[in-house]
Amino acid sequence: MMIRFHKMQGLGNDFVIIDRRHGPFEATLHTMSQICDRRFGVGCDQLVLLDPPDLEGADVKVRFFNPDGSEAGACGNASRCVAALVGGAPVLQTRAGLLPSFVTAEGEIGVDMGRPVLDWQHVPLAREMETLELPLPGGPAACSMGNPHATFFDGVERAGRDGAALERDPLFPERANIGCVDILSRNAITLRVWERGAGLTLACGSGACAAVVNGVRRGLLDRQCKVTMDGGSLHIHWRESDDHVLMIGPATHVFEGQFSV
Ligand SMILES: N[C@@H](CCC[C@H](N)C(=O)O)C(=O)O
Repeated sequence: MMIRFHKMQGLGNDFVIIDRRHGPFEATLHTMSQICDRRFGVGCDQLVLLDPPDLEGADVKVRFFNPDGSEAGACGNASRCVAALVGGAPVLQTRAGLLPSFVTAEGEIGVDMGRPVLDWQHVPLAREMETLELPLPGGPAACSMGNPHATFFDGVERAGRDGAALERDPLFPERANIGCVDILSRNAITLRVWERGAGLTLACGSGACAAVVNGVRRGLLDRQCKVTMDGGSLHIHWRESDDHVLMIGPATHVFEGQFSV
């Protein structure tokens, strides 16, 4: 059986997207990991499955899988790619809730990533604590954008150096995405993210949202901030009126193809 897929990328964070609204695709965790593999498969940072929605108000149901087979509740860059692929500014049904998308006058894609979650139980963390400064070297702040993030503000180099160990620190019962920031001004940062289940990527959309939320909570950043990662930049706005985080950036269709199962 041949399975059709789309290869897309947002800031070099790349995805294989399979639209199950057009035909069945049942995959084991092993098959999904193989599709993500850059030598034995198509190659991507996340595999994305699209299904018919089952919630009122949603246009498409989206699920995100890391190369290690784990499922993520949110993926910002893939959300923009799905919005561009489906077209017409769809509302995405994700495990993080309904995420409306929009197109800017400049042709970039925006996604309303919803409200950040700031309490320790729902990040989640292993025990009761203040999420503004965790008891780890570097004292990161934590939040959930539908997936768990810890943000360090002492430089991007930490991501490659300590990311693998920090992802699995016992403080994070569901592991965590590790974002490492250099602050350039109150409206501009550089960010590198060690992604849970994927390792270092060129960009992480939910990580950019988390970095701005945590930077604002620390009093370091304004609510509108340009986040530059190795693959390019996103504009993040943590809107005061309703607490929602808006993420704006590019989404590119690279190619489509098919593989056999
Ligand atoms: N690339 C993503 C995040 C993907 C999921 C993450 N690795 C997790 O397991 O939570 C993004 O752009 O947000």
